Amino acid sequence: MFEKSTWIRLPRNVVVGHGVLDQTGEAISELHLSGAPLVVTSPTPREVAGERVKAELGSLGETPEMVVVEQASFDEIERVIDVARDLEPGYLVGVGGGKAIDIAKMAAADRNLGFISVPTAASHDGIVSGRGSVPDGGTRHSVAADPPLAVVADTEVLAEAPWRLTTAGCADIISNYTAVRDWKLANRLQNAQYSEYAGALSQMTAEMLVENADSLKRGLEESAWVVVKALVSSGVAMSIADSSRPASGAEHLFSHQLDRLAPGDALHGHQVGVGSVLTAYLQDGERGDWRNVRDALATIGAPTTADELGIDDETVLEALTTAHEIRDRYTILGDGINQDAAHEAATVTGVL
Ligand SMILES: NC(=O)C1=CN([C@@H]2O[C@H](COP(=O)(O)OP(=O)(O)OC[C@H]3O[C@@H](n4cnc5c(N)ncnc54)[C@H](O)[C@@H]3O)[C@@H](O)[C@H]2O)C=CC1
Ligand SMILES: O=C(CO)COP(=O)(O)O
Ligand SMILES: [Zn+2]
Repeated sequence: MFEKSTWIRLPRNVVVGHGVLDQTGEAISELHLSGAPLVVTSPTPREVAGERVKAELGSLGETPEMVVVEQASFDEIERVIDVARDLEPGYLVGVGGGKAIDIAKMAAADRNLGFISVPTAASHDGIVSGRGSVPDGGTRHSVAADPPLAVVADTEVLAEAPWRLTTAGCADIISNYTAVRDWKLANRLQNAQYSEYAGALSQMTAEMLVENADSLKRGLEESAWVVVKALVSSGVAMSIADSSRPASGAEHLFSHQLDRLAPGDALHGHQVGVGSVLTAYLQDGERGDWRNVRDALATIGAPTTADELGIDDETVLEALTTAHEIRDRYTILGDGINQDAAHEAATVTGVL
């Protein structure tokens, strides 16, 4: 008898476009939520969109509250949980980059409240995902949470954000190439569960972005549109898989390790982009397609070297040789690569 079952959790409303911040209230009213909103944001996103969202939410008839977070940490999540416990809001609205959104997402999951995602930067694919990522001691990777009930991505706001945030989002998508290959490898070698649909969607999303790489330009709202649609698609792939596997392989392990060794030095997307160049080389060798990954990143202006990341050579090599320890996820790194192999990969690809 066939006994498999699966739950695919997706947002109900994904609203993308020029000026859609003003439709936040409308997007939420369709969800039939009750109670007042609690806006969770960080300092710059608060100025860029947070206050505007708060004012807009006032139109729903309840008085919105706001909490401003400074950094992604469990202490900050606890603080937001405490605020939510005191104020008893009906739902949480995360306004900002990946960190503010992840904190709101995880606090909402803890309080069993609905969560709305309002990204102010097209910098990562957590804007739609059902996963939250916050450093926890020696580990650093996403854990299960609930996906947003609605996503409101205003392309006018996203296009005005610093261009490097958008190139980080592009790199997070391009890294899906190597993530899917690692996932297939884990399926063949370790019998890890693989979803054809999630794998195909994730890979196609990366391919479409690379095909459009030439047309992605700083200040062009159309570019923000292309990138955010790709980020949504990648988040949906993670929801279908109920795992970050479609979007996170060895290149993400490398980035998570850099977060531990050199916190705050570079953006998540930029780190995974460089990690993807290294991973593509390890997966396919010198004659493989690591150059295509590197060239796609270079075309959009994302870093392809340690120098461009602002991270020193030793740290890059340490991250690469210890990345396999970060979580129990089989990738091309296997049980780890040694210093010489890491040095060879990093020099052949020009990362060092
Ligand atoms: N939950 C998930 O599935 C995923 C989570 N992530 C997490 O997301 C985080 C990375 O997100 P990022 O957005 O790269 O970093 P971030 O949230 O630290 O934002 C980077 C900077 O951009 C600023 N910023 C945001 N919007 C702006 C705007 N419109 N104008 C000017 N400045 C603006 C922020 O204030 C911050 O200083 C990492 O913690 C990563 O682990 C990344 C991918 C997936
Ligand atoms: O960043 C992610 C996907 O782009 C999430 O992946 P992790 O589960 O490795 O944190
Ligand atoms: Zn990522």
